[in-house]
Amino acid sequence: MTDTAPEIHKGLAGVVVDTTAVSKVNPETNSLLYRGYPVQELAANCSFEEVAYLLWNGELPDAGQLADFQAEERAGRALEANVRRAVDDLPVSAHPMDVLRTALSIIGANDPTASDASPESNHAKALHLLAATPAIVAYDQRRRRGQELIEPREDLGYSANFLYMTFGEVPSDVVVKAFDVSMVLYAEHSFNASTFTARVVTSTLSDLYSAVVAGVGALKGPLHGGANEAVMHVFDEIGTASAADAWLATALEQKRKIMGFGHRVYKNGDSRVPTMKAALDTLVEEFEAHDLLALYDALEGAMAARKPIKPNLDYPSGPAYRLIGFDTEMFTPLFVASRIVGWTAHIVEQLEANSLIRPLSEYVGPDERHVPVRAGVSA
Ligand SMILES: CC(=O)SCCNC(=O)CCNC(=O)[C@H](O)C(C)(C)COP(=O)(O)OP(=O)(O)OC[C@H]1O[C@@H](n2cnc3c(N)ncnc32)[C@H](O)[C@@H]1OP(=O)(O)O
Ligand SMILES: O=C([O-])CC(=O)C(=O)O
Repeated sequence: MTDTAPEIHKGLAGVVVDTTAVSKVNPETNSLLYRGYPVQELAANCSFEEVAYLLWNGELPDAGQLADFQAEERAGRALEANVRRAVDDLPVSAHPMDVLRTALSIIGANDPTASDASPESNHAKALHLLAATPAIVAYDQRRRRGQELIEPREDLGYSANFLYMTFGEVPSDVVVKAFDVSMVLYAEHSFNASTFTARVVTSTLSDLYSAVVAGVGALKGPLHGGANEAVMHVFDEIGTASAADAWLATALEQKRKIMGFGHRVYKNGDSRVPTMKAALDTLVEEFEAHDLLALYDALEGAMAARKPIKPNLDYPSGPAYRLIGFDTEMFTPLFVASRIVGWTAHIVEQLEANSLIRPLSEYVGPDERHVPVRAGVSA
């Protein structure tokens, strides 16, 4: 037999598996468009709610559409009773991504329309998940600190309410804006690992909740969304700016991956970093956190001197979330709260032109063999 070995695309690197109209990541121009709009313009001029509407509907909302959308989002913010009980049953030592994955699964099980895959029903489910996720994350943060649940406020926008439910007060406009910018930047990024996971699950005609919960699992890993948490562990390990270069030399010698650096698609820097770094700078000023910024700059500079690998969005987001006041373990759930928008936009798109996602593999195990007759072993 003269089989020619198929070309293997490890990690699907460079493989175009489908079309999408949701976003365009362009590493050549170092740009990211959501439905055609540059993400920097959206971050500067639009709220996270407007961006969610855009990603789901293809167009920015007019005033009336935005008011209806906000009213629905605000009405869905409370924690469902059995979701709260389930969270209470979990140890406070549970990783917040595990808590969130469990809670989202219960929301799916509560929904009698879970298997209705019409675009209208899926849009309603997506909006419910967008509205409900902050309550889960905020409550988990509070219970880790031995604090009571805070009910949502309908007079606040998404980000202000999220921070209010977490910290018990609405922070300054600078903090709310920096958080909102992070939500806008994290919302969508084409066929990243978690979005692709959600599309794979959707392609079997499973339901939206199953696809979202699978997305949470994929996002948790430190090579993907888990990196924003991992960046902060690295900062804590290094300690001060003056220690950054020596720390990095040792880490690279040990062949460690430096969290918050590198990207599968962008090789000349992540399009979102300048916008998030500017938001981080406003927080550094607000909290006079100049030591943190010095460490940030020192590690970035040390990396640039040793390897041509640039920071990704998780690098400025991690320190930003620390300054806002979240525990490090809460950072990736914040990414989920935002990326639910992108996942669900892709779930709807996948269903519009579905084809079961089922690639091939090249078998490299033993040749065919047969079970020997073994004395004393009967079928
Ligand atoms: C929002 C997001 O999800 S963005 C990604 C967040 N993830 C991280 O920050 C984790 C750290 N980064 C990484 O592990 C990688 O850069 C990834 C997984 C993001 C991308 O990886 P890939 O596209 O597969 O690149 P790959 O792993 O092939 O790297 C190419 C080379 O750069 C090196 N490299 C890439 N990223 C890093 C890094 N963060 N630290 C050290 N070396 C790195 C690799 O070791 C490899 O070197 P080699 O050719 O000498 O073996
Ligand atoms: O695109 C990727 O591979 C990872 C990423 O930056 C994201 O999901 O935001």
